Amino acid sequence: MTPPAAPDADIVLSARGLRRDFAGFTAVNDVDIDVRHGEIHALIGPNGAGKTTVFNLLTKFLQPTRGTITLLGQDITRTSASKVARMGLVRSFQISATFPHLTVLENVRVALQRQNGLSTQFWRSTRALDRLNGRAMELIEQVGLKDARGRLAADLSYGRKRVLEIATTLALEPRVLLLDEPMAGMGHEDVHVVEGIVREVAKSRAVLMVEHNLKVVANLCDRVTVLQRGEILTSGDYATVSRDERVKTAYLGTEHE
Ligand SMILES: Nc1ncnc2c1ncn2[C@@H]1O[C@H](COP(=O)(O)OP(=O)(O)OP(=O)(O)O)[C@@H](O)[C@H]1O
Repeated sequence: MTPPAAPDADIVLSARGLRRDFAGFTAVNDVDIDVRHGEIHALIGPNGAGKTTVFNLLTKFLQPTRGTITLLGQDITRTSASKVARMGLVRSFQISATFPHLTVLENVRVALQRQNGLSTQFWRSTRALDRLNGRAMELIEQVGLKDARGRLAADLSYGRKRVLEIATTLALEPRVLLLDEPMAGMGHEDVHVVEGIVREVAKSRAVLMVEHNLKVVANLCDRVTVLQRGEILTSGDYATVSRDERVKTAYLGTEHE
């Protein structure tokens, strides 16, 4: 008799039997997904497949009609979105509204202050401020914005604004990072830069991303889950998934040939 599969210690976010109905229409049905520490996991599928709804369910912006969600071993099916964010499940756009009239350094500092609850303090010790500045510079260097630290966010190129958003997201110390089309609207060079950042970031986190650019998915992602009409068509590494005839028909064949 085969022994039961050992629990996968690297799984940090997982959903079982996830379903969401909207007034009689089932947008997501019976979705199982496991997101692992150190992995970049892509959620792909044609328009309307249910990717955004799955993101909204995992981050608790929407309540599932059925199914369960587990984060870091805790059942979060009925937990609020804000608590889930505090537990370390962070979606990029949640704090991606950077302030155009603040500098790069100030933007990252504001995000760090929020994370550390410093915004409500009347006084701050010089040492606390130094620590904040030190961490802000680390994050800015990690995303390659050191040369732009004193520039206003409004004056950055589109690609660098998105990179700044990633830095402010990282300030929240996510354990699981959900990225909604992080490369959308970027030119080749910026895509390359962001790929490098996401790869680096994922070494010590789990990343789940919705991405339409299949070259990016092929280059970057360790695991790919394909959704079609709200259901999982298949899941696996890119090479296996992209050879699957059903995927070619449902997705690759229609949009990317
Ligand atoms: N609040 C809602 N009320 C009713 N229907 C909804 C709602 N949100 C999503 N849907 C429907 O659920 C289905 C899945 O939508 P969803 O936005 O999750 O797909 P998607 O894969 O993210 O699509 P895209 O790639 O176009 O962003 C669509 O048919 C959509 O019209």
